[in-house]
Amino acid sequence: MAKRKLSRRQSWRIDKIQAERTARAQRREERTLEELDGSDLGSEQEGLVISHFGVQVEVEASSTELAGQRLRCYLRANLPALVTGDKVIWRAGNQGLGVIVAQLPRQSELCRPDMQGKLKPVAANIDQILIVFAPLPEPHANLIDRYLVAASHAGIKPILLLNKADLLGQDKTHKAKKLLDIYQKLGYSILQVSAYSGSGMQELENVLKERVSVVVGQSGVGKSSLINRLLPEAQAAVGALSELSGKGTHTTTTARLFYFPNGGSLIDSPGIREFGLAHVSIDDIEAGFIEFHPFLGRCRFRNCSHEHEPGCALLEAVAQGHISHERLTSFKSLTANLSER
Ligand SMILES: Nc1nc2c(ncn2[C@@H]2O[C@H](COP(=O)(O)OP(=O)(O)OP(=O)(O)O)[C@@H](O)[C@H]2O)c(=O)[nH]1
Ligand SMILES: [Zn+2]
Repeated sequence: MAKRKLSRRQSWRIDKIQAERTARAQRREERTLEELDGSDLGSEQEGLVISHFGVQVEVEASSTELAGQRLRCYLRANLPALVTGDKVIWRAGNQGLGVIVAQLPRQSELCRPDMQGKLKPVAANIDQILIVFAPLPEPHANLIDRYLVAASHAGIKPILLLNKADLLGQDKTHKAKKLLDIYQKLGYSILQVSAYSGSGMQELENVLKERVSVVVGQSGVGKSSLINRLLPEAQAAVGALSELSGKGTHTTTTARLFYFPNGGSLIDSPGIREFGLAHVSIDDIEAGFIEFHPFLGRCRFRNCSHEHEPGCALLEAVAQGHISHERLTSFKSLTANLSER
């Protein structure tokens, strides 16, 4: 869309109209909430936030009598912003609407920077992060390590998922094999699957059971293909959401929770698939490189660049085979990015 430059007066008017519109919407919400609160509310019960729409959220009842039933709920004013995956206490009101009266503590949260660069939670209570990579496009250890750092920072179990295993026999796939070997030795959970041939999908379904997962990974590794196979309904929904929000703003699209037919659930949104590319600190990076722990802080020079210095503990660890060359390169690149900021 071509952007016309607005005069100061015009943009002031637009701001004013928008502010009035927001205020009206807010008053409407408050009235509905008052009406709901004034009506006979049902008893308190637990629920799960499936998605959110501005100030309302879609909640699924967790109790056995109502299990699976979903309804739109309003939030009491004292509540913090809720995200998909949050567990809440709610009460049913009239007109098929409900009121959320409390947020239950979160086991974990995924955060992303908002438009102002402030970290904000986008999903809660996630059990595992599936980091998808593939022989092609050639995997970057750097990016995988970045996801691992983010997972470690969030305190969520990472699972490395090599998709397109059907390509492993071919040329140009030695990088993937090498990385498989490195991460296997480090003790990470690894699965090899093919969204095409279906190999390994049974094991994957078992890993997804009874857990809440998110899927992340570089573009082109087959995240959509995998999710499509596991969950046709989610793919359609996420696709529709990204189209609606348009290019460039898709990272702000809210997440949604989907159930896998064979058990477990997925929280997904275009923004979540890119999770991990947000800001991390040097401490987060160091914590995420598990095999580096015995060697960190052991270099002779405090400001060691781990390039050529005598007495560099990390270079020695590489020479002795405790740290792989790839991981050191990736560590240096992640920390270098950090100091450039
Ligand atoms: N050989 C092979 N190709 C696959 C497999 N899974 C997906 N692909 C192909 O890889 C390409 C990328 O797949 P997508 O599912 O779009 O990848 P994505 O990770 O969702 O990509 P983005 O939407 O860009 O993030 C497509 O051409 C798929 O057909 C697989 O198991 N084997
Ligand atoms: Zn060093």
